[in-house]
Amino acid sequence: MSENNTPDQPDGTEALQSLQDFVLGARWFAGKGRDGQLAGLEQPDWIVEPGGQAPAVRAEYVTVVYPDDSHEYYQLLVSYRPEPVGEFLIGPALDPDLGYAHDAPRDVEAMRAVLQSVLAGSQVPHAWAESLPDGAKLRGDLTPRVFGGEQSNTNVLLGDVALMKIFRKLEVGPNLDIQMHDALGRARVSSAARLYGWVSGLLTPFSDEDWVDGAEPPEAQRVDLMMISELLRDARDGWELACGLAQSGEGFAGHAAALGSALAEVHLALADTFGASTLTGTDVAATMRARLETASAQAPDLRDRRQALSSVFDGLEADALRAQRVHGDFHLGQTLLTPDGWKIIDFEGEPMKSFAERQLPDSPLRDVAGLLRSFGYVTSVFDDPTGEQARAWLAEAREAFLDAYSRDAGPIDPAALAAYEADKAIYEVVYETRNRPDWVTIPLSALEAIALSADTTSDATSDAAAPAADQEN
Ligand SMILES: Nc1ncnc2c1ncn2[C@@H]1O[C@H](COP(=O)(O)OP(=O)(O)O)[C@@H](O)[C@H]1O
Ligand SMILES: O=P(O)(O)O[C@H]1O[C@H](CO)[C@@H](O[C@H]2O[C@H](CO)[C@@H](O)[C@H](O)[C@H]2O)[C@H](O)[C@H]1O
Repeated sequence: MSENNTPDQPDGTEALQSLQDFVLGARWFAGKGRDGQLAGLEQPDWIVEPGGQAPAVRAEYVTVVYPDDSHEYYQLLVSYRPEPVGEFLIGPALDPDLGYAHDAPRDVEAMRAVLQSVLAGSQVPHAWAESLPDGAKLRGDLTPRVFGGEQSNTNVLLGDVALMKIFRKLEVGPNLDIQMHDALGRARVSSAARLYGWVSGLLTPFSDEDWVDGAEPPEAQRVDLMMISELLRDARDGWELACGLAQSGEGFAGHAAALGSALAEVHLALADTFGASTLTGTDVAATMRARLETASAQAPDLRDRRQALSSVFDGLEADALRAQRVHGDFHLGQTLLTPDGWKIIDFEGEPMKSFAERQLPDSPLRDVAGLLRSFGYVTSVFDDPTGEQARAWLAEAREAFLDAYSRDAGPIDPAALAAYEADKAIYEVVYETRNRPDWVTIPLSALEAIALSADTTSDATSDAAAPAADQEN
């Protein structure tokens, strides 16, 4: 711990140990397997002051450092209660007067008090709610309920009105999910949820040496802590829906076409708001080859295919590519089918990319390829994923999606698309190796097919432009 954060009471070690165990073991902790250690804790002002009826709450920032000297910040939203509540207990508070620290998102009373404080605005020192719309249905008496599904942050449902996303891994600077939702809302894009507002705080950047030397700490920086958006009611997860349809032998072409139009709408609005530029094909190919090299070091299965895959990137070299802000990690799990049509969520980009990389303009083909890869993953649910049925399902979905997208957003260069599909599958091999080793055969078999057809591909919608169907995991 940095010096100023060392607790001055005898039981501080236990409190810090329980904090560390909580962070390193959390579903949202992104540094699994990297030997991270808690190295700093900043406890800013209260969101809900102690001494009231509701538990006191504050957003606390934890710094985790890794053996390679890199570090990450995580947000704990902590509620304090005099007695431990087993279900959401973190451990004893650093300050014994505060009793016990709890994971506030799961503490209904605490979250209601947080909501009221955020709505009141002025009650939140070093944090402020912005753009909460007049007349929004947000009310302080809504019942908060933590969302249990798969997620990298922590989402809390506010009645059946709104969703509060509590960002866990904090980045200095504007949060991309907030920024993109804000832009899409202003552009009146129908395929994204409305943003109601957000809360930001001030974080003092971690610097072990400065703190230990007693020097002035670095200047505090703004970090985005939470965002509140429209709750999309009766929404069905795109991944589950597509897998369910495939399992019962039903096609996905109609949905794929609607997703193509939704993505085109989002891309056009993002280009309008943030502008467009061009990338040199040679530079993009070089970046993809570098990613292939790094990935091959981490996932040995890729090594034998390196040369063939590298040649897929040749397809980029002749031309310049149009670049703009994109979703960055678009797959079926980032889509929800609602009674008002398809909605696209979670605009934070690939979790394994740095914040700086995720902000960079990229080709819209990044997202087009992302969804095509997702269709490929779906074919793993077929009994014979490389067989006729899977091939037909995939070809139909791909064609419908690409037709609808290019009708609204313009033509697609098949060679460039094939390169983006290969790049995405390479990313997936690393992602699956780290997170779900049993699934790694899905992107690996796709890469095998891409490598095999590298020299013959010319039609983006043909079976040859991508794997016929991805192999079952
Ligand atoms: N606006 C929304 N309305 C309803 N459900 C949503 C909304 N946004 C996200 N979800 C649900 O919450 C889950 C997690 O959302 P996501 O934005 O991916 O969060 P995270 O960044 O925590 O992974 C999604 O898979 C979806 O089921
Ligand atoms: O949703 P996240 O931003 O956490 O995205 C990561 O996890 C995804 C898996 O949940 C992963 O997606 C891969 O698996 C999906 C099926 O589960 C599939 O539809 C996607 O095409 C495939 O890439 C995503 O890559 C990763 O960044």
